[in-house]
Amino acid sequence: MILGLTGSIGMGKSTTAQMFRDRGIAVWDADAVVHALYAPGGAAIAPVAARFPGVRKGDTIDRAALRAAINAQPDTALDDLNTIVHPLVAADRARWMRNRADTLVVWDVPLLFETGTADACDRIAVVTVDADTQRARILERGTMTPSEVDLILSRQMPDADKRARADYIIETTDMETARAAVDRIVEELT
Ligand SMILES: CC(C)(COP(=O)(O)OP(=O)(O)OC[C@H]1O[C@@H](n2cnc3c(N)ncnc32)[C@H](O)[C@@H]1O)[C@@H](O)C(=O)NCCC(=O)NCCS
Ligand SMILES: Nc1ncnc2c1ncn2[C@@H]1O[C@H](COP(=O)(O)OP(=O)(O)OP(=O)(O)O)[C@@H](O)[C@H]1O
Repeated sequence: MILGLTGSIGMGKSTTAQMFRDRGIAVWDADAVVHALYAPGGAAIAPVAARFPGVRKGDTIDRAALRAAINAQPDTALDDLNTIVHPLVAADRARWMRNRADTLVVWDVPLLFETGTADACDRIAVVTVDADTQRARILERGTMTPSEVDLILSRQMPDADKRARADYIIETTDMETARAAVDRIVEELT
């Protein structure tokens, strides 16, 4: 059983994924794969640096520089980046799935619907919170400017559309509510 876990930026996806891990469920994490692809030895470094000159810092991709490059070319940059990165992410997922005997695994993927990955999942859980809380959480991290947040949001399926496609909705208003929802899902699927 593959449970796809998704949600728009800042909705609490990583925190919720950890709740599945705490219950012994294996989680494949797309954002973590991207981090590895940009770290020393990562397969995305050369092609990303070729498309975005100046974002390479030593043996790594500098995410702040990459964010700035994306914001400087809002119409084309993210599509080009997706074209480079998404096949590498999909290949990692296929490797991770090989020889797996778990009753339930979770795929933690921010762009689950946008990339078509949802089609390969048996069930889908969407994490959600109201838009004001979402924005406050993102800006609190201090890594993105409001205009960078707007650009990312414009490239994601709206939260309401995601919720409409979900088998489970996990409200991340507080930790207890989210934990209770995760408990119910794990109980039902294992
Ligand atoms: C845009 C980048 C530089 C921002 O890096 P940063 O460290 O600030 O944020 P982080 O990687 O933690 O992503 C935060 C959130 O932004 C959103 N997001 C990231 N990339 C994308 C994208 N290509 N399209 C839409 N939303 C995105 C997701 O909700 C994600 O959870 C980085 O996310 C990136 O290189 N993205 C391209 C690869 C990708 O599509 N990753 C998403 C998972 S496959
Ligand atoms: N259930 C919850 N209750 C209260 N706060 C939460 C909950 N889940 C997440 N948060 C808070 O919301 C913020 C964003 O959470 P998290 O990093 O898990 O989101 P995310 O969706 O993975 O973000 P991104 O898409 O940007 O990677 C964090 O500050 C986190 O502490």
